[in-house]
Amino acid sequence: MDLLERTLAAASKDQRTTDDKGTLLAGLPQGGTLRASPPITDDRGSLFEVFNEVWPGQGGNPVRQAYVTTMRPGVVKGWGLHKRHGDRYFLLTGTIQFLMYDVRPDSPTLGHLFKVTVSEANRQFLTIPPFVWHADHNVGDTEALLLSMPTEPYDYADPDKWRLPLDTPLIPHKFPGARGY
Ligand SMILES: Cc1cn([C@H]2C[C@H](O)[C@@H](COP(=O)(O)OP(=O)(O)O[C@H]3O[C@@H](C)C(=O)[C@@H](O)[C@H]3O)O2)c(=O)[nH]c1=O
Repeated sequence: MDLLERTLAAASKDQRTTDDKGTLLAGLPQGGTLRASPPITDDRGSLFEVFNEVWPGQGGNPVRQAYVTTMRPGVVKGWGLHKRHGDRYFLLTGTIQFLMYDVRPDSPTLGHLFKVTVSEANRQFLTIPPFVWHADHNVGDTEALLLSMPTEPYDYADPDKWRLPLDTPLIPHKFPGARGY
């Protein structure tokens, strides 16, 4: 076998990752949604749609609370899981890789790990269903600002949040050198 055949035999072939409109075809946990929010630009500036309850998968879940979280470069927030609410994220600035690990016994994507990277150059609206472990990793070199609009308002007395350490052996992903919790 010559060098070409030997190297190709060891190579992996890229699979399709976007549709012909450039929309990410990133896999998602069942029930998650990802919607591109391209800039609507005119001579005055741009407009980015953040949320509209008529979008697919949003029916009946109006925004009842919104907050912004920031992540310094290299920081990871997570692993987090919510039982009573889903997360709805819109990236404002920076570059974040969202990791999701589905542990729902009846889900067709049970045991699957998903990674979706979003940046200011390609803003997306992402929804993560309850009972899906997730972590937000700032893979950029600037502070990231993330707008969150959970499907339920924050319960100060009984936060709907469970945590696993970033180095848990229970989730097949490592964050070498990352800081956070
Ligand atoms: C979400 C939230 C938190 N807090 C408080 C709780 C805590 O003292 C501080 C930081 O909260 P958190 O540690 O939950 O913030 P943070 O680690 O940024 O949490 C985020 O992480 C990612 C992975 C997620 O899953 C998100 O849902 C969100 O929980 O802010 C509020 O006062 N109001 C709120 O609405």
